[in-house]
Amino acid sequence: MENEAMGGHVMVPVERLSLELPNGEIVVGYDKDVSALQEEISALRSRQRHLDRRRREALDKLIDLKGSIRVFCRVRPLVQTNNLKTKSPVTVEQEKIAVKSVGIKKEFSVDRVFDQESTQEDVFQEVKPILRSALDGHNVCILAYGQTGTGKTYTMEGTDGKLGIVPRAIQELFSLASEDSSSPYSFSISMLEVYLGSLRDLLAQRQPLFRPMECSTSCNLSILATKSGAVEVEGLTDVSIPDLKKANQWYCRGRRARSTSWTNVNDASSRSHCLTRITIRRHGATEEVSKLWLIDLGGSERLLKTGASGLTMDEGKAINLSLSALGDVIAALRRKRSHVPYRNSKLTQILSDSLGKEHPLYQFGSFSFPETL
Ligand SMILES: Nc1ncnc2c1ncn2[C@@H]1O[C@H](COP(=O)(O)OP(=O)(O)OP(=O)(O)O)[C@@H](O)[C@H]1O
Repeated sequence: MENEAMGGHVMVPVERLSLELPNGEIVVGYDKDVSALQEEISALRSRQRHLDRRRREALDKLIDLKGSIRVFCRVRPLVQTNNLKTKSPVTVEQEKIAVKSVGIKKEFSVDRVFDQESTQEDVFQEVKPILRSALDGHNVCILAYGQTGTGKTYTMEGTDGKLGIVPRAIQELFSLASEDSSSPYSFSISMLEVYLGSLRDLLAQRQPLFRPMECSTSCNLSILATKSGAVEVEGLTDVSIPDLKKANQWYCRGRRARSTSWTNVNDASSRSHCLTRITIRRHGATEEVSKLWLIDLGGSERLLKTGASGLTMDEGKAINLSLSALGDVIAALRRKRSHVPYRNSKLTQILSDSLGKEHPLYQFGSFSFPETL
């Protein structure tokens, strides 16, 4: 039976309710059953709306209680280039991590520590609730930061067969949206790179050349703020993603366009901040738009350690400057300062409508030892 949903009521064309008996007689007599069904459907719809509202309120309360900023730490396992004989100086508890070596001990308290055995799935389970928040209309950020080579890209992008947060989050959004019959959603994707203080569109049809001095269009995009306070990057490609397959195709294309180069500590080091933005449109009586930012920050490195020189050194300096601006913004938000210095870097300007009291932020800090000491 084909139903047409209109404002919470289900319209059933009456002619479809007639039944032709084998003797040719036409019976039209289901009106009563249908109207009972219609009432039931409308009661269920209203119950679903009520539960939806309650769920949103509960999630908002949780954000209020726990704070909108949550910090996680992931410890990267030793990789082949490390001295495998080194005894691990890391002691991990659920919400605490201590790093000890040559008489120095540092302790960090976080919302949760993921030890070296943690899987991509373990990490993703922690992220799931925030995706519901994004679908509910909040602008949300998930970002990974840490020193070069400590596993930021692994955590965000992952590898084939060990998918990271971004591909899993995209998949989860489609799955949550398909389960939610109260309102239809549509998604679009943009990807950009903050490279040497310029913005580069990673999904542009014609990719600008690799180095900034050779950049033409799609490089050095400007950031605009609308009257309502929303932030937009002028001319940034935003492609509609009707299904998961298309979403993954565009995401892979953006990843390929990222700037990477070799450093002493990572042979495919990301030399920029890579921002993936999923715009979520919830189509109802009024259209609600929210943004999910998934960010793989460039390595917070000690320039000498990475063996950087020339352009690679400039890239490192630019990364450090904008990370320090981001750190200042997050510190001001944590301390509930009246002035938040969003304007000090392109990275913080872009995120200024998505970092704040009512916008959940999940930070994944990663490190490997002994670099941390
Ligand atoms: N949890 C992990 N399990 C297994 N391998 C990991 C893990 N984290 C990182 N690695 C591996 O360590 C290497 C460096 O990781 P990755 O490139 O993600 O570091 P990064 O922090 O993004 O570095 P950069 O800032 O230079 O881009 C990669 O080969 C990656 O596959």
